Amino acid sequence: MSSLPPDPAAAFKQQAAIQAAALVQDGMAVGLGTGSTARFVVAELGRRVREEGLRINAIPTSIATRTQAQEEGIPLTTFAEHPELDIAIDGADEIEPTTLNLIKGLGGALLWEKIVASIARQFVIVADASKYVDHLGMHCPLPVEVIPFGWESAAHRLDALGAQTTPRRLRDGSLFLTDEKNLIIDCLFPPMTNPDALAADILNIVGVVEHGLFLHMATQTITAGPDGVKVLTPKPR
Ligand SMILES: O=C[C@H](O)[C@H](O)[C@H](O)COP(=O)(O)O
Repeated sequence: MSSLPPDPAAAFKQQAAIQAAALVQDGMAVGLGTGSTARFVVAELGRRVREEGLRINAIPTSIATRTQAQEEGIPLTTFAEHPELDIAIDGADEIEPTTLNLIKGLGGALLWEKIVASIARQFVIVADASKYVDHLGMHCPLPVEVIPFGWESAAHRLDALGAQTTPRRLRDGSLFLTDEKNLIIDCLFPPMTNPDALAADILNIVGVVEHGLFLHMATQTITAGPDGVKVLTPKPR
C-alpha cells in the first residue's frame, strides 16, 4: 500500500494529461516530462503504444520517467538520433496565463526538462487549474540547480538578488541530489514583475547550472479544474 496521501487534484491532472497525449501522432519524437501530472501522460502514451499501435520515440526528462516509460513499453531514443523533438509534454508548478511563463522544478528535474523543452517544436504544459498565478513566485520557491562545489557561495549570491534561500534536503537531512548529482537551492522571491531580468541575473552566478524559470517556451497549456478543461496559447508580446 502506498504511504503517499491521496492527491485531490489527480483526476484533473489525468484529464489534462489525456487531452495532451492526444496531440502525439504516429512517428513523432516526444519529450516525456516529470512529476505527478506528466506520469499520467506517460501512462496514456504507453496505453496508446500497446493498444493502438502508436509508433513514437521518446526522450525522458528524469530517471524516474525513464523507468516508467520502459515499464509502459514506450520506445526510447537518443539526442544523437533525434537532436530535435516534435513535441514535449510536461507539468508545471506555476503558470502565468498571459505569457505562459512557468516555474518548474519542484520535483528536481528542471535541468533535463529544460534541455528537452528547448529542442521541442511544441512544448505543451499539463496541469490542474490550481497552478495559475498572477505573478510567478506567488506560491512556490524558484528552484535553482547549482553544482556542489562552492554551493554556499552561490546561495549567498542568490540571497543578494533578494531571495530567501534554502538548500533542498531529504527527510534524513542530507542534501537532495538531482539526476545530474547537483544540488537545488529553493529561492523564495517576492512575486516577480520582471522574470526575464531575474533569470539573466541568476544565470550570471558562477556555479548555477540552470533555474526553474521557463520563459517564452510553452506553446500551449492544457489545464483541468472544476470548470472543465482550458487550453491556452501565449498572447503575442
Ligand atoms: O521537477 C519537476 C517538474 O518540473 C514537474 O513537472 C513540476 O514540479 C510539476 O509537477 P506536478 O505535476 O507533480 O505538480
